[in-house]
Amino acid sequence: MPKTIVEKILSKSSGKDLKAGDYAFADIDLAMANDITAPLAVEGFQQIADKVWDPNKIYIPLDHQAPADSINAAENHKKLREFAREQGIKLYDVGEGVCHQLMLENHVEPGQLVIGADSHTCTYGAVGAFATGVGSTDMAAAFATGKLWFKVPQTIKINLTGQTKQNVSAKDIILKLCKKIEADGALYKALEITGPTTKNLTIPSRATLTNMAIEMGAKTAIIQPDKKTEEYTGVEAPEWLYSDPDADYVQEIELDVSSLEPQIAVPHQVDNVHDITEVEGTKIDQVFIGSCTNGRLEDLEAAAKVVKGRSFSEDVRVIVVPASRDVYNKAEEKGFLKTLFEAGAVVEAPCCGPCMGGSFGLLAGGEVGLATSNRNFRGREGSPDAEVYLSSPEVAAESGIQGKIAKPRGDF
Ligand SMILES: CC(C)[C@H](C(=O)O)[C@@H](O)C(=O)O
Ligand code: SF4
Repeated sequence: MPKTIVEKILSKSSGKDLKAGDYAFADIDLAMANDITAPLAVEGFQQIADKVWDPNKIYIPLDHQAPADSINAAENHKKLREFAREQGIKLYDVGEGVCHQLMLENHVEPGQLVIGADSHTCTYGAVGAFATGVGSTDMAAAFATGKLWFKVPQTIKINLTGQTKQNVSAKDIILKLCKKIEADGALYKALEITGPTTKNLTIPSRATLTNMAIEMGAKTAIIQPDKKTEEYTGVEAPEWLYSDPDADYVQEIELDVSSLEPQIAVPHQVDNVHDITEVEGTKIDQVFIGSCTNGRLEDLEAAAKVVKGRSFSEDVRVIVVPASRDVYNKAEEKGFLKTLFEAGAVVEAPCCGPCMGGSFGLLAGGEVGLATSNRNFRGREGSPDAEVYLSSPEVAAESGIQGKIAKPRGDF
């Protein structure tokens, strides 16, 4: 029976020959819960078991309210540290990074089945894993048993062709796809992102694509592994792990990215996406460069390149948050952080930052933010009366300099 990569992973993990629409009761390879979702998972777990199924397969990063921004967050962090110690689980303490970046950098391998109590767990499809977000109660059951049920999703195949112009990057591609597919256009489907453009992207750029699958309602997104995946993860991809040429797809989407100009998601929906030409000149009060979408080394490099030798507008606060300690160190070594800092940015230690209105960097009513993150829902980055636009790091950097939404250098 011809299968997609998604059908293959769920078949392998459940020991059954499954097709889209079937139910799987599958063995989990890795499970992740963060400081917002782990407390409830731990509470549920403690009601059904004493020992986790395998402490070496569970990770708890403290990243959303990190360092603790309230007594409640401090209490949660304390409980999670105690739980991790008592169970022998690896906890990434405050300052280590955003949960998804830590999982991608350190743990996820092609062909694995990974769950995370966070909606952007789909990011790990960048290295050819089936990874999906689950709720805290499902996570409690998985902590205890190492198993979880899934309905095998149908797959939408997305074929990316063409070479992007200068200063057009993965974020612009995924924003364009959000516009095309819309917020509910891929409900419970898997996105298999393929084509020559995808092959040419680095793993971090692929992660920018897969990260935003959930913004179209998708169960996950996945990119078939190749040499780059093997280099990044340090493991060889298993031979069985590729979609068969005659596998069934529910829909096929073609996108030629060669004429794409920078894309902007306009308040207050991620799929409300426009060419930058339509919104350039919009005044902004704050820029946030970071998050599990665009807080990686190449994102900071892209921003630093735009900024080099120039200064941010005095009317704009620019907040830069590397997605992990590893990213931070490398960006420091290469001088990217210095460039951004000297231009006037506030550079913070790795965490989710203002992405979800966490620890710092909130917007006041009437203010306008431009962020490289993945959601611009009303009130997410502060006041419900603030507005958030989403863009690539290149656009964020240029806009921070000009004090308004502005095109970086390029032929568009
Ligand atoms: C805290 C968590 C539940 C949430 C998510 O699931 O995505 C957060 O990471 C977000 O980005 O909104
Ligand atoms: S960086 Fe933002 S989107 Fe990513 S996990 Fe943190 S809050 Fe969620």
